[in-house]
Amino acid sequence: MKKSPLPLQNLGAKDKRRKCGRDALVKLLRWNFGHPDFRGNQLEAIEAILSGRDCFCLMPTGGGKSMCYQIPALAKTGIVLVISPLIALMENQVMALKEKGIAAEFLSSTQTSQLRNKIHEDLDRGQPSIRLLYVTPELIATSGFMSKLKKIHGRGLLNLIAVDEAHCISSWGHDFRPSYRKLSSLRNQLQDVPILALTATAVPKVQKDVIDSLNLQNPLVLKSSFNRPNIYYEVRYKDLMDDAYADLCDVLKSAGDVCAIVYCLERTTCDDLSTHLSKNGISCAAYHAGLNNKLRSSVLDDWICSKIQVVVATVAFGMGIDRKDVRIVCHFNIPKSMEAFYQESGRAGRDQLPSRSLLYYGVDDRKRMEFILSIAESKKLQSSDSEHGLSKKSTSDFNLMVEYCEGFGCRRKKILESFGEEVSASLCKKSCDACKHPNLVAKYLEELTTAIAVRQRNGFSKILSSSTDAFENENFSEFWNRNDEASGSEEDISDSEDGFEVAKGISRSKFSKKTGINEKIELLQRAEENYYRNKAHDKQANRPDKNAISGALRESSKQRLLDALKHAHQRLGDLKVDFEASSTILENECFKKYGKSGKSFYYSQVASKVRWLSTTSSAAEITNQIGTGIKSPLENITRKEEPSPQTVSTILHDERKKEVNKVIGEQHCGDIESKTSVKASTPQMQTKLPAIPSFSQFVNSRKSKEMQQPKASEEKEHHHSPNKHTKKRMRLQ
Ligand SMILES: Nc1ncnc2c1ncn2[C@@H]1O[C@H](COP(=O)(O)OP(=O)(O)OP(=O)(O)O)[C@@H](O)[C@H]1O
Ligand SMILES: [Mg+2]
Repeated sequence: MKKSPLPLQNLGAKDKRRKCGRDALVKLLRWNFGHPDFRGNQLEAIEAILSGRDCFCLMPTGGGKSMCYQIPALAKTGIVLVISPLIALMENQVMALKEKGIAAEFLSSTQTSQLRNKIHEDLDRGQPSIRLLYVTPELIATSGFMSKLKKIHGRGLLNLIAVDEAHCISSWGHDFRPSYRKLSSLRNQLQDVPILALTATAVPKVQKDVIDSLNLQNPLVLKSSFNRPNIYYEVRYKDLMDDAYADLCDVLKSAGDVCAIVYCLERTTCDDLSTHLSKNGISCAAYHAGLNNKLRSSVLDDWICSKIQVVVATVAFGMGIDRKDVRIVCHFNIPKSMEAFYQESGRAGRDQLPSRSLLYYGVDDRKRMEFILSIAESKKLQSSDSEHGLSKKSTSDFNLMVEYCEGFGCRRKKILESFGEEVSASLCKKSCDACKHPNLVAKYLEELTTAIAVRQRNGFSKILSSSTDAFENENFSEFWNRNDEASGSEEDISDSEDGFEVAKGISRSKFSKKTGINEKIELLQRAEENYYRNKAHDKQANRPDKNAISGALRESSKQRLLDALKHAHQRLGDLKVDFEASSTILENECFKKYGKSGKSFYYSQVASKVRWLSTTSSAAEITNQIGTGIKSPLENITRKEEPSPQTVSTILHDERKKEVNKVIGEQHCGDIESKTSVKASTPQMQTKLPAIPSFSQFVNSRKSKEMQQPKASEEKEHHHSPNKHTKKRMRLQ
């Protein structure tokens, strides 16, 4: 056990109001925790608490909230009381503090009565040795423990009450714990003890609820950005792939021996997927509440000690997971809300090193979740929870998640904006798939739209019936239990399902695997490169069946064009065309030109027409185009030869970029492209744009440019270099 060479602050009772300055606090941090300085709002929170003020502290997952109460515990004689929702979390933190030589204890029914008595004896002493006492909300609600707290307070020894994971008090939160509601009485019972509420839940409604429920008095409200810059966000579309299991397997394999969590909705999926991955040489195991404690415990131990690298789990693998070097968090099924997604994906990269969130989105999954939520809503409506608004929120929460997957635009922005954070356009720095590969993602979304249309026509009865079965089989018990916790014994908390063994294993963790991290990150990045390279190969392979344009696809394209025409009519007012006939004409045009080239080019052309209809500001332009041979404005550009199957927007993109900058593969190609597509629909732009090269000219010109690049610069280029992007884009074309 490491002993701190710097004694803990031991101010006498008279000195208690003496200010502990910044330097002294930094020293405490360095000596006891080895961190060079405070992070984010930590110092402000600590100073507020030490001055006796209530504080509400909102920091992202892994932001360092614990320090906000751990340092005050070292800065003043007396006790800091920490309320935590899970025995697992308490046990984990106490163990870590003890290892640092800091006197911390927790009280729970899992301890022997002998140990509990010893702790109580210490608390009764004139000068208790305990600095941090962790307890459950249930224990706080017992009259016996409250009177003990009052006594400690009466002796001037209760310095702070820290409510960790404070969002659990709010029924608007994703982890509502009825027992947390009992904390509302703290303010009245222990009036002048500062209360610190800590959470990583960014939903404004939850924040307000926490402050109100805990009755915080003029609290200092500290909010950090929820951006996790070290996490790369990506969505892959199950409906567009042959085999999502195989795809995930490839991702994990090519990432190397990295630590990962794969979240699934159902226990059976965990088992199946885990078996599949294991068969393919990935060291992994399933973890869910359907397994017995012993098995779960051993899975966790193995994961913590890196005996296995991947855990395929339900949400039972939740709060209390404190492994810092998780490089990939994959959601194999869409989560129920953005909040849940943020928390779960946030378990990646707690060491601040580059990590990845990968979500596999499927229309079936979406329908299944919608079905589950509708059942949950009707359940809640019948119960008293409806008064907390639970019934109304789940669907709208889920819609945000659907928009994250199905909508255009930066994923990071979507996450942060869903929490009410204002996001600047430059924030993402191409660290999500939509910003890094805008064309490809746009193409996938086009394809997805079609897939959804086809699914809608075919109905979803299979999905719904399988969901009902699973529901009846309690396949989702973790999912339901998050909100339906029934309190157990007075001082226990019902986390035995998902947390206890988890943190027990973690607290025994020896994962100081610092070596090889760079290699692992490199592997991750290479894996991503490979993914896009493989996509390009798939494309080259041009399998006829996959690339064929079916009647259903043509129908759905017509429908899209029809909708776009109707919207244009609504927007512009006087669109004098026959919508049905016009959509048929427009679709025919796309098919005639690009039908033989394959689905992708056809899609792109339909998409480009839809974009044009949605952005043009002139009804006359549409009427003219439809009336005069149906050439979209993009095609009116003067050219010397027939357009290649290459998408027009991509060619324009390239030409436009040439004008802006002679370097291919600029950082902001996404921005340029979107501006180009919109501007290109105006007559002024049409005349200014240069002739469009053929596809082969286009590729060859790029190749020759690439050849001209000096070797040294090639060597210099590493991850995320613009030239690398260019190469990737070329492969895709
Ligand atoms: N000032 C600091 N400098 C460097 N590392 C820090 C600092 N403060 C905390 N950390 C480290 O950050 C990691 C996360 O801290 P902590 O567990 O307190 O985060 P948290 O905000 O409580 O996250 P969660 O929401 O997951 O509970 C820990 O490893 C901790 O040691
Ligand atoms: Mg924490």
